[in-house]
Amino acid sequence: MFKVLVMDGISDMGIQLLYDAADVEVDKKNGLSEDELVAIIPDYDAILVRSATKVTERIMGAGNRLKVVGRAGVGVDNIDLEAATKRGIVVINAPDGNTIATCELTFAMIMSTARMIPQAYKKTVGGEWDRKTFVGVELRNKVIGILGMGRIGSEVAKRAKVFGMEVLGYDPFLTEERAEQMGVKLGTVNDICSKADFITVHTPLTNETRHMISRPQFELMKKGARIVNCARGGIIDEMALVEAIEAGIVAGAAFDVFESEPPAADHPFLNNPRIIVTPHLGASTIEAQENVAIDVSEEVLHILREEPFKNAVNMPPVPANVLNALQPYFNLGEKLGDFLGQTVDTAVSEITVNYSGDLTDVDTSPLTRYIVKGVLQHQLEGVNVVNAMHLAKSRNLNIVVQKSSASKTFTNLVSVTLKTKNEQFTLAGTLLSGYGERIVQIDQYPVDFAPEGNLLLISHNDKPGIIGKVGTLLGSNDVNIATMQVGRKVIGGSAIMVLTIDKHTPQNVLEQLAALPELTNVREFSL
Ligand SMILES: NC(=O)C1=CN([C@@H]2O[C@H](COP(=O)(O)OP(=O)(O)OC[C@H]3O[C@@H](n4cnc5c(N)ncnc54)[C@H](O)[C@@H]3O)[C@@H](O)[C@H]2O)C=CC1
Ligand SMILES: O=C(O)C(=O)COP(=O)(O)O
Repeated sequence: MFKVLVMDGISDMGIQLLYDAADVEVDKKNGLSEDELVAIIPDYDAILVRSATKVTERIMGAGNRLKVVGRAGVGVDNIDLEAATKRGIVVINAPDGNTIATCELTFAMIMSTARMIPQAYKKTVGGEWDRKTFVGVELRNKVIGILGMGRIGSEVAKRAKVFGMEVLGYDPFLTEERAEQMGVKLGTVNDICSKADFITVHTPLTNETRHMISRPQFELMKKGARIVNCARGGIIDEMALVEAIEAGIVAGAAFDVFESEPPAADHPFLNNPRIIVTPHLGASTIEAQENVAIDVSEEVLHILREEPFKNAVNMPPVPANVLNALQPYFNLGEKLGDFLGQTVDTAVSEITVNYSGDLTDVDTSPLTRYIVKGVLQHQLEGVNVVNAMHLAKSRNLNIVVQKSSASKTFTNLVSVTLKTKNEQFTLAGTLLSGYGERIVQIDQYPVDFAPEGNLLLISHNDKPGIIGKVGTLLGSNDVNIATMQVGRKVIGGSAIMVLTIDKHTPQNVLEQLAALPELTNVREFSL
């Protein structure tokens, strides 16, 4: 039974999938401190959070069953991604579910700064009928600058166009072509700050975006500019904004997010009549909360059940077409790595993977992760596809990936060579339509067997009678052979035998086999 801890008031409707799952037990909790989480996390396989709970290195360190942290939302700045990756914990988010909600809040904020709706409301309910103070501005024919043209920024741009605004955008990853399609003019941050009447930010908070708008940018702004932040506190320098308002540069600002949340009671935004504030409500609509919780629950179930999942934040994204093409090979890749990992007793220095045939046309890096995971799991604790590459790198293990255009015999072929200081071993496998996964080469020997169960790999000299001797010895020890394959390069030369055995071969039988003079090596593998 998987145990999932659901924090931060994530929508019950959205996580219904988890409640309905027979293999999942859900606990909902709120407002736990780090210490309280550290105390209970060892019981859980997954934790789901919004932005309030900080999933720290300490919490993950204590979560020895923890496989996945699910963020029911976009920003993962409350999750220690590096710590998660090191421990092989998958971090997933729900990048699409709250785009419209946040975009709509942004627009509400833009309009509120233009028309001072919250300030007017406050006075009116306070008994004042003030029609002079609240003379606003129109959006039509104004310039809006959007910093960060991702999901939310692009939706804001669409709506701004409908309001008759000229849209300037800045995003290092936005191409001119795409900007043109959206009717957005590209500019630098400073360009935009000097031209825009409204500026709204929609980037994550990173080292590059922290205080992206600070004193120098406020100095460039037109008198009367209005600023909106519904992304992350810290993208706009809060103190510099207060100064720009005092200097008469900025006419109004609307902030949904703060450098520190919740802001201190004496935060200068909280009693400034030109600044509108909301308590991080961007994603707080019924629809968005349901969407993000559904998305994250689906992915958490996939991860817990060891099924393929779409995108993890701490793994490179895999486009759907690539995932579809590679998914059938994941098990083969892991089995090849698993087999190879059992062949060596010393540290692996290099893994060379060669993809040929159909596999040359796709980005095979997700498949390489499975191979590396398979190898490393015999050398290290807690290896999975999330941390496999990280662990390989941290151990100076060289991963070489090659592609050759066509395999002579197979439509697809994955060949993996493992090198240690003194030896190397090669395996190749393929996916045969109608037969599934097959190992088709061991070192230089052609073979053909399914990578599963208990295997005996025997090296010997190609002489008559050896197969009989091996069969008799195993049979007399009650070890039943399910399949047998012999591979050799030349008659009378060195050869190998691969036997699939119904159950684990006892150690004394392995020793008897090794004592047969014709056999040069006997090893047991379990896949
Ligand atoms: N207030 C709230 O409740 C919510 C806030 N957010 C925040 O909004 C932000 C944007 O969300 P999405 O649009 O969904 O993300 P997204 O990933 O689709 O877009 C972010 C964009 O920022 C751009 N970017 C990254 N570094 C940049 C830089 N240095 N300069 C300019 N652009 C840069 C990226 O290229 C990307 O296009 C995130 O930080 C997210 O956490 C999201 C949802 C709700
Ligand atoms: O999705 C995001 O990045 C958000 O900021 C939303 O935060 P929340 O889930 O409402 O705490």
